[in-house]
Amino acid sequence: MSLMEKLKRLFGSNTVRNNTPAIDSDIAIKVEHITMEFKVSNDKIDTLKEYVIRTIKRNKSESKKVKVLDDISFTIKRGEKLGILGFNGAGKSTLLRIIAGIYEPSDGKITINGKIAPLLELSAGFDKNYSGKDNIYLNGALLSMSKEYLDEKYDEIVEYSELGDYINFPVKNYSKGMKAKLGFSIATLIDPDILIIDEILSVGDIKFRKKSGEKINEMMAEGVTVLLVSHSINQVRRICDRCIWIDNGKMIMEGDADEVCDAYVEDANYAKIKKEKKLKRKLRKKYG
Ligand SMILES: Nc1ncnc2c1ncn2[C@@H]1O[C@H](COP(=O)(O)OP(=O)(O)OP(=O)(O)O)[C@@H](O)[C@H]1O
Repeated sequence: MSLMEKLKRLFGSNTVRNNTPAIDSDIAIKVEHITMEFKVSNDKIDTLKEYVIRTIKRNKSESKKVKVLDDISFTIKRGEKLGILGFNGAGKSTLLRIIAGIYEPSDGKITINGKIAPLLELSAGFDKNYSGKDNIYLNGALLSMSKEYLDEKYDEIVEYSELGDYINFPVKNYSKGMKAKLGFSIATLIDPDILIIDEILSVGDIKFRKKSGEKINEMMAEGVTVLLVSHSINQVRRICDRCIWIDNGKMIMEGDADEVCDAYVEDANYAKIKKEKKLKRKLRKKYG
């Protein structure tokens, strides 16, 4: 998807983004009846030859819709730290991407009060043909920042990113680490009210990793709202006040972080025992 398409979708979507939230509003994010369907192809193309033949013959591949999020609703208060738990493929990252504005939901509404720092795909919003400088403005616009605000923050972002003169070079000449450093600097130096984290990141080299980790801890201590997806239950218990648990796109539990973590761990252990028993039965059947 091109940057223009992303911008168009961001500004014309059913997501309400209030960068300067009403002082009396204690709600940071309100997610109402979010549903997400993806179109997936039914076709199985095994070889490059098959792919080329299909493309030449312009054979239309069959596709079906798959629902990966089903009627998800929850609210996060300002300053609250909410964890999202769920097994692989449950729909956690899709939900974060919808909240961050990367995906448009098939149905439902999202209201966001405050500036968001989506620490997801840090260079996803970049246009590789433009310079780092231009991308600060493009990425800032994607995060709903005004040009005046970005003018104010520009020097600080460049300094934090440690890119030096590279900031004037096209992003296509950057290494993966350099892109991540720039993405992290833009997302966090706009003084975000809300941090969206899909697994705690390790950005750039060891020096920058330490610096970015400290920056996240500092923002958390200052009371920023956090939405965290992590497979580390200890991390979720340590950081989050509340949790939601998503299974197969449906929300199955919401509550105090420790309570939801306990139930989730118990379910994971139960699923593991069940799987082991099934395997033992299969082996017994086969080998007696
Ligand atoms: N762009 C896409 N097109 C089609 N299907 C998708 C797309 N993105 C995600 N999915 C599907 O949606 C489902 C949920 O994926 P998602 O990445 O949100 O899960 P997750 O809970 O974050 O998993 P994990 O813990 O493994 O990261 C999966 O079945 C995945 O295959």
